[in-house]
Amino acid sequence: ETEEAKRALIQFMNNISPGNSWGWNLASDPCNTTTSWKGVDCLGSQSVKKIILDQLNLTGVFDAGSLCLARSLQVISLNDNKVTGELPQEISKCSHLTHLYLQRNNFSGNVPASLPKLGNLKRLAISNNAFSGELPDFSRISGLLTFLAENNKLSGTIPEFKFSNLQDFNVSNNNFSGPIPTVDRQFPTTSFLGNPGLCGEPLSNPCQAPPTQESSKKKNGSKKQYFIYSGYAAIGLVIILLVVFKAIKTRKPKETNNVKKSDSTSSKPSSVSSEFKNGGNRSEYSITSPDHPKTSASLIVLSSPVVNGLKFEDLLKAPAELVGRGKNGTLYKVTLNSGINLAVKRIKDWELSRDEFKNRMQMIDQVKHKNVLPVIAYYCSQQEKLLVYEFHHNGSLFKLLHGSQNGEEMFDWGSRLNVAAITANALAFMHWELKNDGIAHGNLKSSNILLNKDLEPCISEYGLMAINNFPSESESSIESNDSDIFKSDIYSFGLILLELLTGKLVHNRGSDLARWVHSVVREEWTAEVFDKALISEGASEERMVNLLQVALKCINPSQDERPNMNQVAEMIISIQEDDEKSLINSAEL
Ligand SMILES: Nc1ncnc2c1ncn2[C@@H]1O[C@H](COP(=O)(O)OP(=O)(O)OP(=O)(O)O)[C@@H](O)[C@H]1O
Repeated sequence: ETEEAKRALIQFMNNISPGNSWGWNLASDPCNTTTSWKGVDCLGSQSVKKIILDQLNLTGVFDAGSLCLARSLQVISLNDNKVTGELPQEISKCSHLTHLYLQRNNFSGNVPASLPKLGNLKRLAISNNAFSGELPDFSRISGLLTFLAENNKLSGTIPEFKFSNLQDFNVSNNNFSGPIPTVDRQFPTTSFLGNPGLCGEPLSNPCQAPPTQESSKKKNGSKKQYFIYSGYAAIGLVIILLVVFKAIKTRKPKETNNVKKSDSTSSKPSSVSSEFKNGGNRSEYSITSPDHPKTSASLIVLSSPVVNGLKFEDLLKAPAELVGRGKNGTLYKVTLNSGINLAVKRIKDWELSRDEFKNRMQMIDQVKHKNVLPVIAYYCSQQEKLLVYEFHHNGSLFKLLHGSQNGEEMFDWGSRLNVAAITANALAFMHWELKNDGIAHGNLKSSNILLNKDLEPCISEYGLMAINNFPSESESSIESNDSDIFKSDIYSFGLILLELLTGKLVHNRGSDLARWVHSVVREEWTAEVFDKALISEGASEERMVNLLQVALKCINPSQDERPNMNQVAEMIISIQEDDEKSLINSAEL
């Protein structure tokens, strides 16, 4: 960081935490990885990106003027402190801010009118404070996903928001009044309760409009109109169905020559295994069920520089090669005309409605990390769910660890540690971003970590497992109810660390490997667990033991005892730093 920004940040800390600077000082740099600036993260860059100072008993005031001199700041979280005073207008100078969490503090005064200038804001949470007065108009922040302001003293009407994008919204227990805005997206009653002056849906007290002659006529006639309109709608629907059906029929003779037994003629998802048929190197697929013309759906292409304007027909025409059949579906390598290879995953038995699936895909698409493979496109009909990714040619972590027994690829300790650190960091980012949406990876394993030629990992298939499809952990897991899907990811990540350290395969959701490692460690033969290749390479036993300890924390049978992904990433990065330091020292000797 620049000296000016450092000074300003220290000033911010002095104001918010009188008497304790939490290691923020001019003598060190907040972006130096060995630094002790509490809660500061530069995400590998030279400027401060994140400041997380939750639960530190901070009692001072929020000096936004100083804070926002750290121009790159994206995330600030001060949840669960005792910060007092107002949130200053200068907050709008933090122009890169995407997340602002101030929940459970003693803030008071107005929510600054300048706040909606933060056009990049995605999550704003100010609940459980004493904010008062009217809220400004937030509709210009089109990307706002979260607005939580419950348990304050806010008043006036609920202002404009871009409601169609909001995922979480709560203004309960304030003094809002007037009608609840009509929103495209429904929020539960609990988002509005506790505001005696509010009225309208979804609350049970309707807004009192002065009854006009017309409206009372309307009331009487509404039942009649309902039947008339539904009659029109039914006739319209029949006409549309007939037209679509005719169109399909005229196309059908050509198709039936090619497709011997199309999946879509059956309504049972289990019988659709030949959807991408590899007959003559040509994939065949039918998107419309003749029985249910309404169920036709289209391929939704998300923003992707890889396949601009990809169409479903392009996928149909392209040669497809079966790559693997997993528990949750089948993966095909599809080669487009342009020569680009795509990975198309057909998901099996995912009991999620089309809308739920679409929502989930959109939420995941909002969050990008360079080490997480984005979904390029998806397709969802009643029978089918397909996901399209870029094809990675360099295989997976699974292949690298267990693929070539004669050790053609040298997967040394430094590379393994690097894979662990990058994967942990990427997963911590995803967990952080998708925590409120409750979307964890759900199926983390070494075959879902793809590698590029520099052995940089890329997590694939994030969030593709529905919650009710989630596999139960090892039998030793002590919680069966109320299982936290994020903590299940931590368990899976722990298994990946064990795989990296031992070079052994994970069977049976890892319970065998976990049991074996525990028994060896108990007998104090810890060195026996490590991959022979690592021992003969001369990797530091101390740091391998440290990484093993992180793995054991992750696979703790009690979910509550497991660290969160951020803590895991921090532990691994500190092991990596020790490793690098010792490399530098040995090079100097
Ligand atoms: N985008 C991709 N590019 C290249 N290979 C991939 C890609 N995605 C997955 N793979 C590889 O394809 C194979 C099959 O993947 P798939 O995800 O279907 O199976 P799985 O991970 O074993 O099972 P599951 O159904 O539980 O996810 C794996 O070896 C995986 O590493």
